[in-house]
Order: sequence, then structure tokens, then C-alpha cells
Amino acid sequence: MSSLAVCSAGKSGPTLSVDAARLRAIAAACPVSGHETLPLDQAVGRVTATPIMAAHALPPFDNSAMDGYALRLSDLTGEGPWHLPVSVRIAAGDARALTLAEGAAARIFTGAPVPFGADAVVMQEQVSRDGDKISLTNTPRFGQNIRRRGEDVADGAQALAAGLTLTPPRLALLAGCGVASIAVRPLLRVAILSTGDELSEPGSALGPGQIYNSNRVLLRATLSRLPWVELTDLGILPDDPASIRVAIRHAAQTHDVVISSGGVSAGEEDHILDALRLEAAELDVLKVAIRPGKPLTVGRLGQALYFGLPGNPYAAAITFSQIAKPALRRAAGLLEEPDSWLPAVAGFTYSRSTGRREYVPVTWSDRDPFGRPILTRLGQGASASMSPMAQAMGIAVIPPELEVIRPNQPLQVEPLID
Ligand SMILES: Nc1nc2c(c(=O)[nH]1)N[C@H]1C(S)=C(S)[C@@H](COP(=O)(O)OP(=O)(O)OC[C@H]3O[C@@H](n4cnc5c(N)ncnc54)[C@H](O)[C@@H]3O)O[C@H]1N2
Ligand code: MOO
Repeated sequence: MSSLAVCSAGKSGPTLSVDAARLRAIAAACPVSGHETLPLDQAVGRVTATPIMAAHALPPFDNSAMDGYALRLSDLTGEGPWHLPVSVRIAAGDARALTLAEGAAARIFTGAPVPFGADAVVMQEQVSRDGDKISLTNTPRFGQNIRRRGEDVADGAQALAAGLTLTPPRLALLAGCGVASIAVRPLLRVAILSTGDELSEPGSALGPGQIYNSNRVLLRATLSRLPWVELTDLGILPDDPASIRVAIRHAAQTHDVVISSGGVSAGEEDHILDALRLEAAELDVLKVAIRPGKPLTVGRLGQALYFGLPGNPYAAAITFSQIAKPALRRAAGLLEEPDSWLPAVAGFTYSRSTGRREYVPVTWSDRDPFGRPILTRLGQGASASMSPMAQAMGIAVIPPELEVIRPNQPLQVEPLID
């Protein structure tokens, strides 16, 4: 069968909403199976493969939250001020199993074990000390300034669930619970390839009709920030149906995810879709009501998840962030979805064709009285333009049905620069 026999012109299939396309892409993503065990300091950004149980309670013993004096409330009888002798001195790391003598106070420091029998710690600022005695005037609360054993994480309790990114605070929590190594999901093997006879690499001469390849570095750089991805860059494929078929077949056999850019719209030089069909890919998404990025293709090719991103760089960037990335997260084993959209208002007027959810590069310097950024729109929305996305502080989302955006129109914005 020739590739023209399955020409993709028109891309039959329903136009999906962005949310429906995202859900289909996520549903097509099978989480990578198995796990590897890593020490804490090699696990940042990786995905927990199993629930992680605390090896020790956190904190492991009752300890003082302040530098001060530990005492028994039952010793403070009658009206204050009360006077107590200081019977012992306890610093952090003290290994003795101490009991506080009745009628006495213990000099204690932050992090030091609270002696048995003491039920409050009074800050040194609230005590006057005279030789071996202290005096205090205010009645302490029961348990005041005592961090109880297991109040952060109980003995043997789950410290972290499966399917979470190991952020620095989560790693710190595990260290605190005595966990030294963690079962994490294997890296997600992602292959990227660019298509197009017009593409040349920066650093090479530009021939007639050629442009420099922007999507390759866009995808490489974007994926390099995902610590659970192992990236293979398969370079540029020529617009040749046979070699595209071989390349995507091989990429799908050796990777969990394949991402191409270009060659997914309607022209007969757009070979990706035909190649996918000839390779018997199951295609879940062919057209999306998104601007830019309408001809996004998502499916499964053999065991691999396949994303055919549009060639226009802004369209590739938006379809990656809005649809491919949530599915990649699921394929990596992540179960939490970040929601980084913030409320904002338009500071511009824009008349548009309805029907597609639009992602608009924006910047801002002022905020309205409610603290919402007042957005300035960058560029004219062309999906081939790169200056607006490069200058943008964020991406605003315009609902499909909105025909005219006027100043003060509430919009959501996703901040970009970090
Ligand atoms: N008759 C129609 N034509 C087009 C349609 C349509 O529905 N009917 N859709 C348009 C839309 S919307 C988009 S988006 C593009 C998507 O096109 P493809 O994904 O097939 O991509 P190409 O045709 O290969 O390239 C589009 C554009 O992007 C440039 N490009 C490609 N790769 C790169 C790269 N790696 N770095 C920088 N620039 C790249 C390429 O030269 C083209 O200018 O189709 C519309 N057409
Ligand atoms: O959907 Mo396309 O990205 O507008 O040119």
C-alpha cells in the first residue's frame, strides 16, 4: 500500500475539547512498571513507586521546642511566683533516660529529650534565674513547648504515598523518619524526533528554503527539566514516508514515549499520520479545539505512547504543556497533577474567532486592587512566532466561546518563568 492510499488530508475524526484530549492522552498512558531503589540524595524529582513507611517515629522522642526549663505542672501549687531548684542540665543529644526529680526543674535546650515526668517547658525569657534556682510567675500550659514523639509522623505510619514527586521537603521528611533509600519508578524512556526537509541545525549554513530547527531544542530543554525522563534525541527525519515508518517503529519498540514534531496536518508532505496508520497505531486524538495546535495527534504505537506535535513551535510548546505533559506524568507513575493557574484580568482588547480554547502569551507589570495581574497580550497569536512565547511571563487561557476580550475580563494565567 502506498502512503498516498492512507493520505491524512482532512484528518477524519472528531475535534476534541482540550480537556477531552488531555483525558484521552492520560488514559492512553500506562505507568512504567517495576521500580529501582535509590539513596535519598539521588532521588530528587523521582516518583515514589510504593507507599513509604516511616522507619522511626518523627520526632523519635519527646523533646524541647525551646531553650528553657522543663518542669512538672503539679509542682506549681498555690499562687505564683513559684521557685524551683534546677536539678539537671539536658542538652540535645543527651543519651541518659532521665526522670525529673519532684519539685525541681531541668535546664533544657532546644531538641533535647524531655525528662520523664516533665509536662511543660518554659522559655528561658519567661524565667528569672538566680544561682541554682528559677522563678516564674505565669502558669504554663500542659505540654507547652514539648514536641511529642510521633506528632509529625507516627511510629510505622505512611510517610509518603505512591505516585508522588520526591521534592526536597519530601526527601527531608523521609530522612527525618530514618528512611535511607526509596523505591522509585524507573525513568520514563522518551524519544524525540523532528521532521521536515526544511530543517537545518543552528551552527550549520542555512540553504534556500531552509529554517533552523527550534523544536528539537525546545523539546530537549523542556524534557531535560523533568527528572523522571531519560531522553533519546533521534534528530531530524527527512520527509520520506518509508524512513519515517522505520524510524517511528524502532523508536516505539525501544521507548515508553515517542514525541515527534511536524508532519501531522493535512498536506501530502505531512507523513507522520500516514506512517502511524500504516504501523497500525491506535489513534485517540487527531484534532483538538486548541489554538495553537489543532492538528495534535496522540495514540499508542505498539507499547509506546505517541505524540505527534504540530511543527509550528508555539503550537508544539502549547500542545506539549497542555496535553502531552499530563500524560507523560501519568506514564512516569505520578498520581498528582499540579494546578498552577492563577486568576488574572485582561488589560487588552482582542476580537477572535470562537470555537477553540486559546493560549495567549502575556506579560504584566501591574496588578488590580485584588492583586490579580493585569495582562498585556504579546504578538498576534501566530503559532509560528517565537518572540511572544520567549518574552512571555505567562500563558493566559481564553475560553472557546469568548468572542471579544475587553479590559478587566477575568482570565486564568499560568506563570512561565521560574
Ligand atoms: N490545509 C491545511 N493546512 C494546515 C492546517 C490545516 O488544518 N489544513 N493546519 C495548520 C495548523 S493549525 C498547523 S499548527 C500546522 C501544523 O503543521 P504540521 O504539524 O503538519 O507541521 P509542518 O507542516 O511540518 O510544519 C508546520 C510549520 O512549522 C515549521 N516547523 C516544523 N518543524 C519545525 C521545527 N523543528 N522547528 C521550527 N519550525 C518547524 C514548518 O517549517 C512549518 O512552517 O499546519 C497548518 N497547515
Ligand atoms: O493550530 Mo495551528 O497551531 O493554529 O497553526
